[in-house]
Amino acid sequence: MIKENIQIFNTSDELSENFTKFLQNLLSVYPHINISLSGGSTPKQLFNYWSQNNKQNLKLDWGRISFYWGDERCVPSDNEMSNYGMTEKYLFKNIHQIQTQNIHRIQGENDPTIEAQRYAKLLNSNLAVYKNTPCFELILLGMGDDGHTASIFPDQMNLWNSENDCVVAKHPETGMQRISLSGKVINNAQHVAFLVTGKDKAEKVSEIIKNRSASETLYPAAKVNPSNGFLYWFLDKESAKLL
Ligand SMILES: O=C1O[C@H](COP(=O)(O)O)[C@@H](O)[C@H](O)[C@H]1O
Repeated sequence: MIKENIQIFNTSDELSENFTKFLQNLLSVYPHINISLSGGSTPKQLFNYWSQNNKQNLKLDWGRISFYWGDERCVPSDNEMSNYGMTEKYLFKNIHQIQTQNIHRIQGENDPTIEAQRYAKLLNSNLAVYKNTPCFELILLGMGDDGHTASIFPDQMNLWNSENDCVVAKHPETGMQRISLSGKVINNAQHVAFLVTGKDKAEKVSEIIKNRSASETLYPAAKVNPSNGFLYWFLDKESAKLL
């Protein structure tokens, strides 16, 4: 049985504001939070919101948050496709309280297979390990229009079930290589939050939430079901319009 919570907001700013409250609550419970970030459009809006509001009333204790990534494109960090690069531009450059030693990027410029192994090793040494698998306090996920999440795409469902903590995936159209957390790490987290905005996501959001068991064979995003944790959906009204 999935422990799932669905919240729908009028605007992306409202979504960001409520996700921030959620993170503040987690920070009142955990002494330190290891958060895995995603790339994509919705986190960009969240990072902008944080950057604009940091001086006022964000109340996020940045020193108690360590940043990791759920996936990365195999490009150098200054390439515009880099998930780390996007975060640096929209978040880290603007918030000086975030310390470099708390940022643990996937090195997209390195050999993908070797980098996937290195990152898995890093996660196992920095995070709590539960059931032989690194355990994030919080994983933030996006969902593509095709139902992919992190960098596990519908045509590579086998990667979701990998025994490895990190896998090398390939974008189905461009063939670009990516490094991603596997399903066992995602579903081992204590809290997993999907942040989804925009009308293009509405169909998959509705299919997955309304008919999870049928969707599980089709979409990696439908396989997100933290075995000992909680799943949260932060949706805007466009992405939730078919619910
Ligand atoms: O390629 C990616 O896409 C997904 C979804 O991004 P969005 O722009 O459609 O919100 C994202 O979660 C993933 O991290 C990213 O690499």
